[in-house]
Amino acid sequence: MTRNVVLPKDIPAPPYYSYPLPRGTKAMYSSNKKLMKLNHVDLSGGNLINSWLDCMKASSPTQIRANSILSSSSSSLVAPLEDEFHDWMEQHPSALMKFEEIMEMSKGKKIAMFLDYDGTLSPIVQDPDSAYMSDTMRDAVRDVAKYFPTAIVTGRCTEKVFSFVGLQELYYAGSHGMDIVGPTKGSEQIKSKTKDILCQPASEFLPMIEEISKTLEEKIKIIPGAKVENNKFCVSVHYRCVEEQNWCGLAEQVGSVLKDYPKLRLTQGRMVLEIRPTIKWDKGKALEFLLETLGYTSSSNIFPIYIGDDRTDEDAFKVLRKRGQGIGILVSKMPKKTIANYSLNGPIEVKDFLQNLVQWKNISFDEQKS
Ligand SMILES: O=P(O)(O)OC[C@H]1O[C@H](O[C@H]2O[C@H](CO)[C@@H](O)[C@H](O)[C@H]2O)[C@H](O)[C@@H](O)[C@@H]1O
Repeated sequence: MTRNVVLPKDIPAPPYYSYPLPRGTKAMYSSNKKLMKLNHVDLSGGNLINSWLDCMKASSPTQIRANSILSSSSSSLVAPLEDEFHDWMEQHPSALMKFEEIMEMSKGKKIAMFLDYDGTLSPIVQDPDSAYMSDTMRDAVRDVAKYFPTAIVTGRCTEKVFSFVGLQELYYAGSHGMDIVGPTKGSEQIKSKTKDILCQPASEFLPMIEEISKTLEEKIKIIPGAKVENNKFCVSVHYRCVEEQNWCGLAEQVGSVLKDYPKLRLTQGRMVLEIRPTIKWDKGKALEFLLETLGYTSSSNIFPIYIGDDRTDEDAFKVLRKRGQGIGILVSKMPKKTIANYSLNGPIEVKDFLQNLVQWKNISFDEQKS
């Protein structure tokens, strides 16, 4: 199997920093309000804004492209990169290549499917509001859900992701698992588009998130390309369309707002800064909650499959490792630090995997009948 070998520099572990900001970190603006380089004074030995920037830069396409150019300009550099890719693939083999092995492991157990949305079911695009999934992907998810309990676990708010996926029969764990709803039951519920709320551990944060979202929207107006997305129990600040020279200014703006909210913390995703409550809740906790809801709290008879592409999905992979149940599949085109067991190189391979699963279920169902 061939894949593009593009190795990023080491991406630092997700920074779960707490506030206040280090004193001495301040922005300077020219008179025409254009952002200038920030002036950082490291007073604490751990400059927060600079750490964010390191993370933002390490995961930027420019950085990744630079590494790829480097690898193609010298054949002596290509070999180690290929070796590294090969080693990584040995540790996280393709879930498609190892499909039979996975099915063998699941034998006699009930599969439950957990799917991240962005980068897993839909390709990553510039505009978060246009991250649509394909009809073939929707069909594949619908078919999987006919056989196995299926949940979407996402950083998006539940309403938004439901508007993209549009399948009533699924569980949805939006806002990084802080808003879990069950499948829609009955025609009345379908008509009114309401769903059963199963868990909202951060409900008290709703007004705070609403407030910070509005403040951030105002603050980042001066930064071309920056976008705030209110995800109900968390907020995303997107910088995919922001010029790299303005990232520092953006981080500074976010920092200046966040310092007044000690009950909120910042994490990072794919070209996005995410602000969320400090409560101990993440996609891993949501996965545990859903397994419990499905009646599998202490059952050894369950085989959860979790597919995701983001750092936030690592919390769910960790839960599966800890339980010694099921598998985690990382969606990535390049080697990344992960505790997932297997890999898939993008949404198209995810769709293939889901279709294989349905086909396998159909065949084993026919075998049982004959
Ligand atoms: O947990 P996920 O379903 O992976 O959601 C994480 C974030 O995904 C979205 O942002 C990402 O996808 C966008 C569309 O492809 C892309 O433009 C952005 O750069 C990515 O970070 C979503 O917009 C965020 O709110 C989610 O938190």
